[in-house]
Amino acid sequence: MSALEIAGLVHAYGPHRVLDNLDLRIAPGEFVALIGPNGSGKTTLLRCLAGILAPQQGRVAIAGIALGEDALAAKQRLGFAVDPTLLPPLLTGRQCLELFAGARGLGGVPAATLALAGELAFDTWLDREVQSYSLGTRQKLGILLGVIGEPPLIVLDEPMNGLDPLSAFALKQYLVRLTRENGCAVLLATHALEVAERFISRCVLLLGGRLVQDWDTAALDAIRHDADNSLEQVMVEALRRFGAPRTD
Ligand SMILES: Nc1ncnc2c1ncn2[C@@H]1O[C@H](COP(=O)(O)OP(=O)(O)OP(=O)(O)O)[C@@H](O)[C@H]1O
Repeated sequence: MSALEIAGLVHAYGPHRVLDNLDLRIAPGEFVALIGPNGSGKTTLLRCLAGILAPQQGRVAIAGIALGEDALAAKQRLGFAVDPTLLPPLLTGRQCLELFAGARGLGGVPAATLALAGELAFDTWLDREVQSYSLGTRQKLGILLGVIGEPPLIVLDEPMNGLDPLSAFALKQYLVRLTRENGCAVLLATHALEVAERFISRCVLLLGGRLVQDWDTAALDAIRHDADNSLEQVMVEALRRFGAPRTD
């Protein structure tokens, strides 16, 4: 069974069709980077998966459950990092984690989540109110809430943005472990191609409302082993080939 199956997804803001019959299938254990220029629709796609936006057409199934048929059951199988600006200011990090653990039907905050909190140097913030957090600290809590219970599909939008280098590294290591050892699938939108290149098992390029290029593990390995090549170069070439507008 696929961790994620998207077929014919369409989302438009008024007349502006951002996702145009998009298809994607992700298997359990895949660590997929979603890349694309500014405004190509990465966040829109992730919000459609999380049920925050309602697509006009198409089907999304998470671990075999269609979002349009049983939204609650589908969302139970999805982890989505909470927007740092939407966290409740008067709760502590631990209270937020307990709330989410309860909503997921877990007996308490899992040891794995608390261990990740330690690796992200968030443990000292657990018992303080969210309103006292810096933006990066809020982002760490948003990520912890997204991965709690380690559901079959985890979706993250630019999670390394704003994290200090040690925390960003710890998060990447955690996500690699999660995919390789626990069989979770991760879909991560990012502009950090060097991150994508080193850690992921697959990369998809969103352009013109569709995924126009899909690099599998073998293709990424070939790029990694070619001293004269990088995902950045390959992506620039792909953008030229597909006629992306220049932003400079
Ligand atoms: N609420 C909205 N109303 C109207 N247009 C929107 C809205 N949200 C996004 N858009 C437009 O949809 C397109 C896709 O935006 P989106 O944020 O999904 O792209 P993105 O790939 O995540 O971009 P970035 O890399 O800059 O974060 C853009 O043209 C954007 O201006």
